[in-house]
Amino acid sequence: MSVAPASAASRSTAEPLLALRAVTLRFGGVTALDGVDLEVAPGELHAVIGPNGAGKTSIFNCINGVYRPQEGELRLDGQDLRGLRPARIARLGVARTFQNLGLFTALSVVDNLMLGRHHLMRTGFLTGALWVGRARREELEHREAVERIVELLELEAHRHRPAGLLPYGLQKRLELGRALAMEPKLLLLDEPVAGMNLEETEDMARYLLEIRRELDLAMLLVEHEMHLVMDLADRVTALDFGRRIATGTPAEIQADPRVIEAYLGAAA
Ligand SMILES: Nc1ncnc2c1ncn2[C@@H]1O[C@H](COP(=O)(O)OP(=O)(O)OP(=O)(O)O)[C@@H](O)[C@H]1O
Repeated sequence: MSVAPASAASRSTAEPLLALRAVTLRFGGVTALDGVDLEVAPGELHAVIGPNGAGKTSIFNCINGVYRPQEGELRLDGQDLRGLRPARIARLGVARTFQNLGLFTALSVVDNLMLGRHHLMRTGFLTGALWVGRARREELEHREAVERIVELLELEAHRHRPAGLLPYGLQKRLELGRALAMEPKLLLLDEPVAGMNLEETEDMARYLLEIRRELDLAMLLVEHEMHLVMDLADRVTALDFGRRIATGTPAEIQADPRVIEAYLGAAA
């Protein structure tokens, strides 16, 4: 893959959209996150890497309110996220994709995308909204927004197919679309290419770049596939045993001795 990241320098100077300061999360005797700092600038694609158990998924779960860290600060656009419920944090503009797919397999591609917009709807979807006035206008607006995602992710030919019948790569793409349908400010991508073959991985990389070009959102990417991370990310944060060991451009991270020792070296 030869895809050029946007200027990391220009992105990293902006006020952070997401800021974690000294976040510590413990499960009994296990310290999953140990004083982690992390900043994501508006429009930045920031990757988090680290060996198994390093704390990557825990960071996601702290950001979206599923886990409550015992110490530290989490802010989105300056707003304190601590103590907020996951649904509230989603409404503030944080969407995520899952390592294991979270689709409604019996519903069509379009209906899965419509469900992604559920929290933006006033009149409700699948609740028998009356086809009059405002409800009808709102439904049409949501359908148009969904069609833009169908186009962006090239899902036109699959629009009416049940999600469960799509090949795996397309299901992952649809899941990305469902998260985009929420119109997030921050998209958390949990291993978007896990289990994909090379062609599907390259497709996903292309769509992530397209999303960054077309939509005004920041992305936090957890991924084991190092080529993807190094090709796409503006900046990378490396974790080991719940500690942040380095943050920098892909080139800086690849050259960092602590990262090589903790992760890249182990994979080589
Ligand atoms: N709900 C939980 N209860 C107890 N321990 C947990 C829980 N969630 C995570 N942990 C522990 O916290 C540490 C960090 O786990 P986490 O899943 O965040 O790592 P990870 O970097 O995402 O790993 P992987 O790459 O394998 O997904 C691990 O030691 C893990 O066992």
